[in-house]
Amino acid sequence: MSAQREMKEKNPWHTPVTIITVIGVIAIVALVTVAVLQNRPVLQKYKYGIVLDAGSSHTALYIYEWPAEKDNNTGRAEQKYVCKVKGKGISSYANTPVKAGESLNECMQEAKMQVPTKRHHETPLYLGATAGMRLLNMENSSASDKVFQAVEKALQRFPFSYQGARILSGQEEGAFGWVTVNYLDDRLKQGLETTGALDLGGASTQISFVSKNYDISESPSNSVTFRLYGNDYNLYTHSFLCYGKDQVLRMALAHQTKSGPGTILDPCFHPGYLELKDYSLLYDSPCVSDRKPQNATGTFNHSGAGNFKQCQEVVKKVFNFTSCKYSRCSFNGVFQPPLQGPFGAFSAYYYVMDFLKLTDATMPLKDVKEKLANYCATPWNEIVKQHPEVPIKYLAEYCFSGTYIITLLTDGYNFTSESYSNINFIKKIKNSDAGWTLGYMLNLTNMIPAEAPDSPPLPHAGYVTIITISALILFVLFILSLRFICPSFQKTPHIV
Ligand SMILES: O=P(O)(O)OP(=O)(O)OP(=O)(O)OC[C@H]1O[C@@H](n2cnc3c(O)ncnc32)[C@H](O)[C@@H]1O
Ligand SMILES: [Ca+2]
Repeated sequence: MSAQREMKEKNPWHTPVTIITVIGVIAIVALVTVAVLQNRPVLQKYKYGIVLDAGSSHTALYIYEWPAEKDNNTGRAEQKYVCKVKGKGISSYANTPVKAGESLNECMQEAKMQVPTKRHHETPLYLGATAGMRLLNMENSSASDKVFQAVEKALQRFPFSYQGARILSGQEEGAFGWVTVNYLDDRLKQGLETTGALDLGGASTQISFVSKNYDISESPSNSVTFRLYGNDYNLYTHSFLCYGKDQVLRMALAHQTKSGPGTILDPCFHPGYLELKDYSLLYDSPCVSDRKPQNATGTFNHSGAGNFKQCQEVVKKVFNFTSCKYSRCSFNGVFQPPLQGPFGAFSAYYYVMDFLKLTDATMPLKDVKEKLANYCATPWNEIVKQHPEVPIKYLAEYCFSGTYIITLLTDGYNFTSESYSNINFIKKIKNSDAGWTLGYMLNLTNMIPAEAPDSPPLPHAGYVTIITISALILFVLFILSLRFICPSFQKTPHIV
């Protein structure tokens, strides 16, 4: 027995130093291995979604991508690519529907190149049409059906997972624009105060915001409720058909030509501007067709006077402020709760205000109006000389469009000199365009959960840091233990 004990005591593997050394080394190797494995760069795989925005003035194709392993709602979808379809919007092909389909081919070919081939068949493809097709559908529903058939046929030829083409309601257009803005700003996931969305298209305009004082029962048709990431939102939204900037221009011109004169002196166009315009083209829209004067045939001279104040008076005539059956209205008898919080204003709000250099949110409303008045008063030949790179059609209309934007925001939506500074004119948020398309795709792919996803207790970086620090502490303790707990370690070991 005593010989056995002696052997055990002499066995170098049974000394405390060896045991501590072995345990320490194993612990450190394990910790470092875990940290390194967790930290190794993983090859990121992406999933894709394609949305075609068939607007009244043009069509754009957007490709979104998001990390494949995170589609359980933790990775953010972002815009990877945008393709502007050449030519006008699909509603302009009412008489030649096949061409509406053909117009999409070039961008669709591009999409084939942009999305990795092995993802093609699982990539959803949506087409949403807005106010141009709403108007065509009102005017001539069989023509609008034919345009959709042609578009559908063209899209189905591509290897993506085609999910349909349809007209969005104004409510959807407004609500999905709001979802996009707040999703990209990470406001939804974090339950932060939301940003309102202002979208100005060619044929309609949308306003969407959360107002805490909003009584949902007052106008149910303006209310959209969402539960996103565990938070409830009661969104006010309204889309004004015919209040996009192209249709409002028609309405303003219709108002000025209602007595059928041969020449109109338009305060919304620059002094010296003169164009011969066609009555039948001007009145070729359900927004104005009922106002066509009997004697309005042939052409009229459209000449500019360049007067901001008078232009505002003309623009105000397109709004009806007289009747409101609710506690408060914007215009045309449409309910609107009190404005609240910051707003993002995109699409034509941005194009126009960016051109006019009026996007600076710190610029007081009074200065914005003054600059606009000076711009409108500038002679047309000077404007053309100053901006040789800008298409003439856009250039001619910036005075009108800027005046419409200011009038819509202040007289229409009731922004004041103070609340005007809450409006940010934006094009993109973190590289993705502001607009309804991303919100539409997120909704149809169920990428925003109603409840907040279970998140790991620590973010990855925090996890790796803690592992590394623990390893270091363990290592230091290990050295100390060798020195203090086992003083023999300080002596040179004698191996006999
Ligand atoms: O929403 P809907 O009403 O269907 O229309 P849309 O989707 O086609 O409308 P956009 O936002 O694309 O454009 C709005 C308007 O701005 C015009 N537009 C586009 N780019 C512009 C630019 O650089 N400068 C001035 N106007 C521009 C365009 O012709 C439209 O009249
Ligand atoms: Ca649009």
